[in-house]
Amino acid sequence: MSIQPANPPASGTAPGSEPILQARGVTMRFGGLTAVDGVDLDVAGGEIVGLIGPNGAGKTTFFNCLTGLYPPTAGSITFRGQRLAPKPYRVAEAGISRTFQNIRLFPNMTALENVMVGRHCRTREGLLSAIGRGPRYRAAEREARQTARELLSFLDLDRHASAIARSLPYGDQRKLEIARALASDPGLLLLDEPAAGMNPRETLALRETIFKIRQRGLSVVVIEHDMRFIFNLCDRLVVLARGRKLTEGRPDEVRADERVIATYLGTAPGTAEQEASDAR
Ligand SMILES: Nc1ncnc2c1ncn2[C@@H]1O[C@H](COP(=O)(O)OP(=O)(O)OP(=O)(O)O)[C@@H](O)[C@H]1O
Repeated sequence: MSIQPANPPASGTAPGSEPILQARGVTMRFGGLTAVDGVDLDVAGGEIVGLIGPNGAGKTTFFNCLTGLYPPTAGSITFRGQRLAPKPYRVAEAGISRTFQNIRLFPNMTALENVMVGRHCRTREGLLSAIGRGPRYRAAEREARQTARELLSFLDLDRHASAIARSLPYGDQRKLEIARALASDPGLLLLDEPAAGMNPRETLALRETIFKIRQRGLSVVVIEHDMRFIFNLCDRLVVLARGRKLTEGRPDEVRADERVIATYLGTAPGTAEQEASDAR
C-alpha cells in the first residue's frame, strides 16, 4: 500500500526527479571560523526541504552562499543545470528568491509597491526608458502591478494593497515578504525563519501557504526553529551542526536519529493534529 502525502507536489515535479539545485562542498570561512564546512544539498523540483540545527550552526550563512550574498570560500552551486555566479542579482535572475530572518520590507512604501519592487529583475526596462516613461515602460509597469495584485491575492493580502508596509500586522508583513520574493517568478524559494514571531494560528496558515506555493511548481527550502512546524511541513530535513551536515532524511527518520535528539531536539516535536488544536 502506498501512502499519499497530504499535500502532494505539483504534477511533473515529484521529489526524486532531477534536482533543480545542487550545492557541492559549500564552505564559508570568516577568518579562523569555518561557519559552513563542505555542505552538499540537492533539492528536487516541487520539494520542501527543512534546514535545521542549533544557533550558530551555519544555516543562514549557507543561505547567504546559495543566494550570492557571500561568495563561498569553496564549493559550487548549480541551479537548473547552470553553475551560479556568486552575485545576488544573477542568482535572482536565475530563479532563486529568498526572505530574511529579520523583515526587510520597504517600510514606508505600500504593500503593492513592495511587491512591484520584487518584480524588478524580470522587467527589461533600463534607466532611459524609466526617465522617458515611454509606452514600453508603462507596459512593464502595468504588468508588474498586475503580477503584484495577483500575488497579494494569492497570499490573502489584497485588503492591504494600499496600506503602508510598516502598518501591517507582523504576520502579514512576513507574508508580504514572501509575496515580494515570489514576484521575481522564482523556481526555488528560500525562507529564513518565516514563522518567527507568529502565533499558532498564523503558523498553521503559513504552512498552508507554503503548500500552495509548492502547488505552483516551486521548490522551497526553509530554515526554522519551530520544530513542530518544520516537521509537519517538510518532505525532507537536513540537520546542520557546527557548519557540517549532521544528517538528512525524511522527518520520521530525523526525528528518530539519536544524534539529532542529543544535539538539537531534546524531545520529539508534536504532531500536525496538536498544531491544529493549538491554533484553534
Ligand atoms: N559575516 C560574518 N562574519 C563573521 N562571522 C559570521 C558572519 N556571519 C555568521 N558568522 C558566524 O558564523 C556562524 C554561523 O552563523 P549563522 O548565522 O549562519 O548560524 P545559524 O545556524 O543561522 O544560526 P541562528 O539559528 O542563530 O540564526 C556563527 O558562529 C556566526 O557568528
